[in-house]
Amino acid sequence: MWSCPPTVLRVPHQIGQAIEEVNSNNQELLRKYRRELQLRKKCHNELVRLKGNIRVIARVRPVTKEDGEGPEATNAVTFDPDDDSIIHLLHKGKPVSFELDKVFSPRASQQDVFQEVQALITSCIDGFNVCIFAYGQTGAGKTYTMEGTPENPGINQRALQLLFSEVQEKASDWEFTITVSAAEIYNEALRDLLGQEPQEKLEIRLCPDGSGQLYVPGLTEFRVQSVDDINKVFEFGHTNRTTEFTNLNEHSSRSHALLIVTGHVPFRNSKLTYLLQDSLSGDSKTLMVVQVSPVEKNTSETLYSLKFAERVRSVELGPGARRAELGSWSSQEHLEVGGWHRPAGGTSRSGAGGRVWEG
Ligand SMILES: Nc1ncnc2c1ncn2[C@@H]1O[C@H](COP(=O)(O)OP(=O)(O)OP(=O)(O)O)[C@@H](O)[C@H]1O
Repeated sequence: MWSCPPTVLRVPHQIGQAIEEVNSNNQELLRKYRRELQLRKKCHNELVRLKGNIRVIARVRPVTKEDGEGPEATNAVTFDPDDDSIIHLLHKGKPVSFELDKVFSPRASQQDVFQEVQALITSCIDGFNVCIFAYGQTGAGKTYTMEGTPENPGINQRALQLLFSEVQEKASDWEFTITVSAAEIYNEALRDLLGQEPQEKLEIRLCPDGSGQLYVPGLTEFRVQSVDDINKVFEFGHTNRTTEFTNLNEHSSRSHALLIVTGHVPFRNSKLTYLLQDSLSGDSKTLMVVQVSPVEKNTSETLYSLKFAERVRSVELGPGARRAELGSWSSQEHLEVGGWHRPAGGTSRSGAGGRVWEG
């Protein structure tokens, strides 16, 4: 007969204790991990809320022939090689700097600018209302950025192409309809660019469903199935816009063009989205592109635009407050607007159309 030495007898007990300790450490780590995870999620949401609801970027156009020659046409805008959110302006011999979310120099391509916008279009498919607009003095490049040229299209075209390709990818799981409307606000009168009676003035009304959203009764909506369809709609809208006026400069300086795309998923497709429809429709994202002329003779206007852009960007109190800030524009400001949004809920399409104007 033999007996274990006491140290050997203690081993199972020690192993048990060690396992217990490891278990309890694991539990503690798991608890800390979950707490950190919650915190990270909360911080991320907060960051998205503060940073994502309105972003302000600047785009400086190249010097063009129309800028003329001489000291008035010299370049007054410079950039920071180490920080692409800074823009420097030389105004009456005094240097002034501004910080925005991103600054594009005249060398930036349409694709470079669109890359900055791309995530917003995806957000639209995810259920956010999206408003993208260009702001700036006449001739600063708003139309070029939003519409572009047939060879080098701007945000509107690229966004729609992306929208269609994303929708087609999801087509087997989701049912989508996309409709477009185009309107012009000229001298405070709202006109339907796609309607039979483009001269007729339309009204902006509060949606009768009590959602608090705005809409435009009678605004024509075309259901579109491809980018080609959209191009036809654009062309039609453009004709209605430009043939009306002989003095294009006067026209341009008093008019705001709006393209409204509605990215509609019937909520009934999923019980979850049906149940959550209010939450899914309850937020919106906005991108402001402040357009900048680079030349000396425009520096007073440029200074004004950049100051305004910085002010919009600095309001961090949430979407409501930012909208209030945006709402302080005078009607004479120059805008090109593209709005991508989805209707207020359910399967009804009535009520679509208004939120774009809130920005
Ligand atoms: N990034 C750019 N690259 C090349 N050309 C540009 C760029 N931005 C603007 N331009 C050119 O500058 C001129 C003025 O631009 P645009 O018509 O877009 O200005 P706008 O702000 O829409 O003016 P308005 O308010 O009078 O309608 C146009 O000839 C346009 O092609």
